[in-house]
Order: sequence, then structure tokens, then C-alpha cells
Amino acid sequence: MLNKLWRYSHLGLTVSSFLFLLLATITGSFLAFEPIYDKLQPYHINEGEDVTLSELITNLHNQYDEILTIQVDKNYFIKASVFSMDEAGGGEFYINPFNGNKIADIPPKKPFFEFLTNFHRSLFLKTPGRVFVGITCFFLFLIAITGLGLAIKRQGGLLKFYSKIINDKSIQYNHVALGRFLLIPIIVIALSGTYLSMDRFSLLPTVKEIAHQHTLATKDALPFFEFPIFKNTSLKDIQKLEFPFSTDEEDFFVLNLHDKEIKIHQKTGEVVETINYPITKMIAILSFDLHTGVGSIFWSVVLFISSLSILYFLYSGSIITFQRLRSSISNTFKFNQATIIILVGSENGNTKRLGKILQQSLVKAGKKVFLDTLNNYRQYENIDQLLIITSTYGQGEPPSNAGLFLNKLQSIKIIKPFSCHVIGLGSYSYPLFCEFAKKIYSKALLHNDINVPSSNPLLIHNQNYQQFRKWALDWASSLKINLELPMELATKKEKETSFKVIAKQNVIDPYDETFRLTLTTKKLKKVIPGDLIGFTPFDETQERLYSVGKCSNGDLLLSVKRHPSGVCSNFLNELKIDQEVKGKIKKNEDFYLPTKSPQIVLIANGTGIAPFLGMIHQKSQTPIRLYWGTRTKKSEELYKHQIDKSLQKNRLYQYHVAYSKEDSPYNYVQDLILRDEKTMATLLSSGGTIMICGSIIMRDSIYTLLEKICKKYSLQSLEFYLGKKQIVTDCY
Ligand SMILES: Cc1cc2nc3c(=O)[nH]c(=O)nc-3n(C[C@H](O)[C@H](O)[C@H](O)COP(=O)(O)O)c2cc1C
Repeated sequence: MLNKLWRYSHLGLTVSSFLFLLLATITGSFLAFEPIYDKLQPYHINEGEDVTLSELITNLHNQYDEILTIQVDKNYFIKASVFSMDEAGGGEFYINPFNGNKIADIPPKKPFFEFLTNFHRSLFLKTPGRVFVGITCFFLFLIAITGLGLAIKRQGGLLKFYSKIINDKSIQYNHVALGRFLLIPIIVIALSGTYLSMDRFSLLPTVKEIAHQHTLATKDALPFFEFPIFKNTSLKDIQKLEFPFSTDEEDFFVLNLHDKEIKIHQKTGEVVETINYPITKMIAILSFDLHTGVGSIFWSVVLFISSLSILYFLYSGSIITFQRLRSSISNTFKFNQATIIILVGSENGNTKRLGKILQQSLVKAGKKVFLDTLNNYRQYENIDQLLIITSTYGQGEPPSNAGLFLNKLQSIKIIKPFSCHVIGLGSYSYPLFCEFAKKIYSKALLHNDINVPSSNPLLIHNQNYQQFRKWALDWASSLKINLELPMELATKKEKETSFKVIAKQNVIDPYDETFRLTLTTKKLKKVIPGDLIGFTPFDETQERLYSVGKCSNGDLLLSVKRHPSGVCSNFLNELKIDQEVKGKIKKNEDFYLPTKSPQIVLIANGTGIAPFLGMIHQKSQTPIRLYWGTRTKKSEELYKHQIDKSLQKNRLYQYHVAYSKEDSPYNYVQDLILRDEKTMATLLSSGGTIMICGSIIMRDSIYTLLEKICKKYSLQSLEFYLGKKQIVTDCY
């Protein structure tokens, strides 16, 4: 509930201030350059050197007849207003404090920055504009705070705020990953801007300046450059010094330091009065410095990056909102009319979208369907079928609209028994794959009034629509529902690349058939071992992805297991030499050979060896050990030549193979890993990398093994190495 409130506030505030925020941010990002431009002017005091007020006054006094004011700005540029009988000598200009010489005239404010400043402050709408900008700034503060709250929730708590985020290439990832670093400066910008607006409209409580009246111990008159206070005050401590107007003793020197104003007797140099600035004024000065970046190139750059990031957040936030709206729920039937209830658990809308597609198709097929979120589970009077589609977040936790479901399932009395199907959406990148769907499934199993088919739960990786579609069609036909689902989800069209077959080698043993396909393309350089190529056979909609390796001459290499009824493996198997085939190259940066790892272990079973065959040809100084589980010595022959060559050339440091269908001491690649557990432990503790490619079953049992090895050798947890990308996988 709180999460929802937080999210809607974040969204509502952004929508209501969108236009002003956009304009103020664009102008603000340009304005961040003004302090940098100013700071780069050559009028400053040399770093590390400083001058006392008395030395400066002496220098000026030697050159000019009268001094009116001295000012030190945020860049430590010294301005003096002086008078001289000599006509060319007087005026207001920048001076060199070491000799009192004029350095340059004070340039007028650049018209470009002047224009931007006015636009930024009031959007040229005068006072109403200033009010709008002030409110927008306050909204930005609230948006940043609610955003921070949502990011903390997404990360699983404040302590985990800066822990690793798995890059699922989604726009949400960018939104959160960037937000973690830039929300703090954005909050500073927003708070300081709000404070300045409040100050401008006198909305701050008026705190009186505290004045100290000093009793004078009338001393002898001194030349003013001999005053002790001028001798003891350096230029870096002051903002301004005003000289007395007249020789009247009631006219004082007025010295503005950073935190107080001091009045000084013009004859004796005694302090007549000290006025401490009120806290509100001190905060206003700090807010101005923080909001404008004046005096600091570093802070100006931070302001510039933060302003640009606000533009990006507006963009990414709009896309996220659009994705969520696209999947907002509406129903034709009421919950107590429907026979089919679809409940979804979805954080970012992908799961909801599948629920919606299914709902619409079922309504078209004449069914009474009700779609809702898992949190709204209740008693359904006419229910026959309950379809639960849910994603998983964090450490196997429910998405935000599903957290109440398990308790409700236990506590709400079922008035009509029903069948329940559980579909989980998740990602293999997370150790607890589809965990929440699994939890629901096991809780539903315990219920007497719920019939859960044994085929459950269906677990889907990376929102694979085809898998979902196939399940839905099978389920519908088992209930004699004539369901029609779209062949594909509307997505961006990816570019196809043409590949030419240049060699093909098959190995048929009594157990299965695998083949090695060598391809070439004009875009060879674009493909890096570990990337994927997606092929869609003619008359098919389902794309099948293959990990690519490379031969020593740079040609592409696919290793494919032919399934007797596999559409894509047979399609590829039927390709002839010189035939062209279209495919889509998919970048898979997370599965590239690491460049900075001290040691690398490659673990594969079956056709999972393909990307590794490319990697062992890549130039790398790191010792690479390859562990492979295959069926027979015959199937090994397909790649043996290439592996032997890499061993000879020292590209490959070690090669270990296990045969599952031969009389061999090691039948599975897992046996080899167990044998070499010490190597694995040393590799992990020294920052090395383990790459796994092949079947999910093999990957999971390697995970279990590695978990045991980590415990036995007192290393960090498996999650730790997964999080640090010391263990990376590409499994199917
Ligand atoms: C922060 C975050 C945490 C995730 N945690 C898991 C997880 O623990 N297990 C899992 O299988 N998938 C996990 N996923 C993947 C999502 O469940 C998956 O992308 C799902 O399709 C998202 O569906 P939705 O858009 O409907 O929320 C996570 C995704 C994100 C962004």
C-alpha cells in the first residue's frame, strides 16, 4: 500500500511539473557552465598565496588617492573601486593584490548567460513565473525523495542501497542505477533552489541579526593600514571592505566577513560593533553557492551532469509509465460473474501484459474472464479456473502488487473449488529463478479445494512469449476453448544479417546427433564469441538463439544438437554449403571473455562448447582452463583439432573432458569440477572468473558444487561471486 502511494506520488508530481521541470533543467544545465567560464578567467589570487588586508590597502594606497571599496568574489578575484586625480587611474576593476595594479576591467555579464538566468528564474513570466519555478523546484525535491524511497525498496533496504544491481538491459535498470548516484546531488539542487525561492518571497522566518556593541577604550589615531584588525585579516576571509565616506568619526569602515559584519573606527581602528549574520542568511548564501556552482569547477560539473540526468529521468520515467499504462487492467465481467480468474503479480508491467492478452483472447472466445492483481485475491462465486501469472523480485520476493497474496490464500475461505495454474516469469540471471511462482505453487498444492495439475508450475525465462503462448493454447484446448492468441508480441523490429554456410560436419552416435556449422558474413567483425544469433525458420514465428564461437580464421561456428522433431535444428541441418541464411545478431556483453581476470575456467556440456571455441582464439594473456562434458569420443572429434591447436599454441592452458557414454573415470563435467575443487577455490579467492555454458541442469548442479566448495574453503557465498560477475553463465 505504502509502495503504491509512494509510486503514485512520484508519478503524479513528475506529471504535474513536467513542462516547467523540462525547461528549468535545460536552462540549468547550460547555466552550470557559467561558473566554469568565470573561474577560468585569469584574475584570481595565486593558489596557496594570500595577502593581508593591511598589505593590500598599503599597495592600493601607494597607487591611488582614495579607496572606496574592496571586494573578494567566490573565485577569489579582487575588485577594487578607487579614485585617483590621474584620469586614467580611477574606477572599478580587477586588481593584482600583490602590487595593487589593475589587471582588467570588469566585463559585463555575458548576454547568453543573462538570458538563460532570467529564463531559468522566471521563464520570462515575471513574478508568477518565479512562483511556478519555486513550486517546481519543491516538487523536484519531493520527486527525488519518493524516487529514493522506491529505489531503496527495489534494492531490498537501505543497507543494500549500493549493492550490485543485475543489469537486465531494461530502462528500469538505467533509471535506478543512475538514480543511486545522482539522486543526492539532485536533492541538493532542489532543496537549495526551494530555499532561494522562499528567501526571495520572504517566506523564511525573520531571525534578527545579533549585534555586539563594543565599548571604546579611546586610543591614539593610527594610519588605517596599520590597524591591527587589517593586519590580522587575510583576503580569503573577507567579502567586502567599505571605506568611510567622510572624515566624520561617526562614519566607519564596514568590513564584511563570511559570517559577520564589523564596524571599525576610522581613526583608532577599534571595533565599534560586530553583527553576526542570522542563520537564514548563512543558509541562503550556502544555497546560492550549491545551486549555482559558483567558485567551484568540480561542483559545476556535478550540477551539469545532474541536470542532464534529470532530462534522462524524465525520458526513462515516461517510458516506464507508458509500459505500465499499456498494461493497466480493465474488465468486461465482474469478479463474481467470471468463471476464469486471471491474477497477475507484476512490478514493471510485462507480466500484466501477458495477463491482458490472455484475458482479451478469452473474452473473444466467449468466456467470462476477470483480470486482477494477486493482492486483490478474494472469494469468487463462479470460478472454475484460476490462472496465476507472476514475476519474482529481489531475493525470490513477490512483486509489489502480490505481497499479500499468500496470506490471503491461506485465510480466505474457498466457496467453490477450482483448478489453479501457476506461471512464473523470471530470469536465469538471478539465483532464485521464479522463486515466488514456486512458493505459490507449493502453497496451492496444500489446499484441499484447489486442484493443481502436475504439469505446474510453468517457469519462463526473459518473458519468452512463445513459451507462454504454447502453454496457453495447450491449456485452452484441454478445456475445449477455441483460443486465438497473437503470433508475436508487438516489439521493435531487429535488423537481419545474411550468413553463408561454408562448412558443415555431422556426428551421429547411438545416442544423438550433433553438427557443427561454419558460417561467414560481411559483419564478421561485429560478432564476438559469446554473442547470440537468432534464427527463425520459414513459416515459423519462434526464434531460436544459438551461442556463437569463432574458428581461428575468424569464421563463425555454431554447435547444434539435432532434435528429431526440433524445427530450428532441422532447419539448420538442412542448409547446404554456400546457401545463405538470415539471422539476427544479439549482443551478449555479459558473456564475453573477461580482459582483466587473473585466471579463467570455462565449463560447458554438449553444444555449450561453441562460444568457448571462439574465446580460446581470442588474444588473452590469462591462463584458460576448459572443462567439457560430452557423450562420446566421436562427438569430441568435431572440435578436437581446434582444441589441440589452441593447446599447442598455449592459447589454452589445460583441457579436461568427461564422457557420459564411454567407459571413463569421469562421466560428467561436474565430476571434473569436484576433482579440481581446489583449483576452483583458488581461482575464486584470487578474483578469477568461471564461465558456464550449456544446459540449465548442468549449471544448477555446478552451482550446488561451487556452493559446497565455497563453504569448505571458507570463501564468500556463491551469490557474492555471481554478483561480482566472477561466475557468469549462458545456459538454456
Ligand atoms: C530488481 C529485479 C530483481 C529481480 N529478481 C528476480 C529473482 O529473484 N528471480 C527471478 O527469477 N527473476 C528476477 N527478476 C526478473 C523479473 O522477474 C523478470 O524480468 C520479469 O519478467 C519481470 O516482470 P514484470 O515486468 O511483470 O515485473 C528480477 C528483476 C529485477 C529488475
